[in-house]
Amino acid sequence: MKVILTADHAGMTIRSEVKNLLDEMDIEYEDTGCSCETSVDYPDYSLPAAERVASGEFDRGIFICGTGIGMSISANKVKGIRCALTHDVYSAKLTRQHNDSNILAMGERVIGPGLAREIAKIWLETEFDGGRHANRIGKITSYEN
Ligand SMILES: O=C(CO)[C@H](O)[C@H](O)[C@H](O)COP(=O)(O)O
Repeated sequence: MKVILTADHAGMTIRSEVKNLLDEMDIEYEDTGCSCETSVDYPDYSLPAAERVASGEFDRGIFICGTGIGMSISANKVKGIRCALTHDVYSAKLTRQHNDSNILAMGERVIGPGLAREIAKIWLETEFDGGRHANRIGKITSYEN
């Protein structure tokens, strides 16, 4: 699995926690987050990274900002992206099983790095269930097209 990780200036702590996790899980990743010496605009990070997931260059993305909302709203504008803003472990599991989410967004002004790590871990480990859920995703894809 190849993962693209990105963050704005408000996502530095969770970003580094997720990097540690990806290293421990031996998952290949690229970090395109900001250098964050100044305040930046999240779409400048989310949109190019989401396009690289949609193109197939990366299998999954993990995007961090203050609330996760800006990252998720913008990522979901890219065709083929199913970005799940997730702040609990149950939803992280279900959004893989039911929604086949290809980007996880989290906000570090909302949750701490320990919970973010658990969310990212289960999200990375959980497979899509397919079946009835594939039909539902097909309806989203048809609408997009
Ligand atoms: O888009 C967001 C809110 O929905 C993100 O949390 C941003 O990180 C946040 O807006 C940045 O806020 P700041 O006041 O410019 O640091």
